[in-house]
Amino acid sequence: MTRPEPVLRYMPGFGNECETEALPGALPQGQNSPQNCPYGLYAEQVSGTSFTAPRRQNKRSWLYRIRPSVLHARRFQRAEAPLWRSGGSDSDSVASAGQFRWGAIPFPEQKLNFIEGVRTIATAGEVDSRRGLSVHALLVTRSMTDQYFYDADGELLVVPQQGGLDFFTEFGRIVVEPGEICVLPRGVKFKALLRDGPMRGFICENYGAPFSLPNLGPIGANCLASPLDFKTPVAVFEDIEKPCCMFVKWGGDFFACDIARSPLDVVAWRGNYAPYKYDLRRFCPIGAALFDHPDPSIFTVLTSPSEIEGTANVDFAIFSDRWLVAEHTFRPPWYHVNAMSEFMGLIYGRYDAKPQGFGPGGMSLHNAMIPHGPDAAAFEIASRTELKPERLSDTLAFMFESRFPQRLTKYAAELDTLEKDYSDCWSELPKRFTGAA
Ligand SMILES: O=C(O)Cc1cc(O)ccc1O
Ligand SMILES: [Fe+2]
Repeated sequence: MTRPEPVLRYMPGFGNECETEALPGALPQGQNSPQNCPYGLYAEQVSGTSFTAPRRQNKRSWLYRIRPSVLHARRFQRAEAPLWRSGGSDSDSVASAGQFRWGAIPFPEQKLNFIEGVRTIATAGEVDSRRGLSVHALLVTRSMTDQYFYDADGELLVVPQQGGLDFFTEFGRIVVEPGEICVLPRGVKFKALLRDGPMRGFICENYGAPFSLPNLGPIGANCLASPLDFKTPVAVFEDIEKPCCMFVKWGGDFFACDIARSPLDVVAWRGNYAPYKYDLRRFCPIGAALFDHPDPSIFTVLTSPSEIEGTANVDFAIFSDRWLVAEHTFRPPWYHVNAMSEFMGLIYGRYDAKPQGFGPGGMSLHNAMIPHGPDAAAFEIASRTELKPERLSDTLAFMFESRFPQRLTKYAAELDTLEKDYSDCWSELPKRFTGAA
């Protein structure tokens, strides 16, 4: 089933103050909250940060809508999303110390919409204290129809691996395909529609500070992700009066309420709190120009900082096409023990530390202070290969790296695609010591 292509327009730039109207003159001029808004719209502010957050972090938008949100979310009943777990409230967490790897999760027979399709793999930190994240696999096999959702606990960084999604949000429409990502801020209402066929992907549900662009330090003013490559949708609205259902995730629990209309009724908006997308192939990597393998922080696309300088609540990094040119160097990642936890997923191609066992749709978790590195086969090849310039092509892996340990869910621990003998990928590393005993 191929959906007609929506008219998609985006505004360029990261974190900009934007303004957009689906009907001419819908934005009030010169003030946010006039006595009467154009077209009889209601004015509503959505705050992504506290009112008094410092100006450089302060996020809020003004929405001009057919009805205020209070009619779209009230009289809540408890609802279920049994495989969607949250940090601090997942009582099922299982032993998480170790190296873990899973193959791609096959599409199930059941029809799953976006909410039903979230399967939490790991949780970290704690949802109510706004620290940490959870990592979800996502399998969507049907569109949301007359169903809407918002996540009051965290922003959603969506990473498609197979198939795309069309997010119809309060702020407009965002289509994402494999190779792209989108971020749906905390509290933004949306429905997720399938594009052509089922969609598989990953989500980082970030409970901490909203994602921002990393500082570039001595790299200078350019490279990595360029702010202008981030795209925010223009206003599009539904004016649909019929029974619908609103789902809300709040404090790790799920709630639902019946509503008499679509909540995607924002005719115009302005501000700096809005969803956005980014094509990961626009990322401009920096790398070793002479020797040695730099830390993977050079590949950070977005960072959610914590209160400790340089110690992210979560960093989103990618391993994409690039040249390897380092001389007299072991070029894949080194063996390492990281204070931070590392969840990885493969979108397409091969990953140089695990060229065989880590396939597209696969995921791995190397937890905080748990040693890992190239598998025995990768070590063997990289130790004797001729060091001519080599292009890593048609490859895209990503990492959610957090200061918090990531705790496996029971679902992840019992997944059929969990590789029980993953840590044997290092068993064949030989003793190479040449010193005398
Ligand atoms: O473990 C991994 O594969 C991710 C990773 C890549 C890299 O180039 C350096 C360190 C690191 O953790
Ligand atoms: Fe690592």
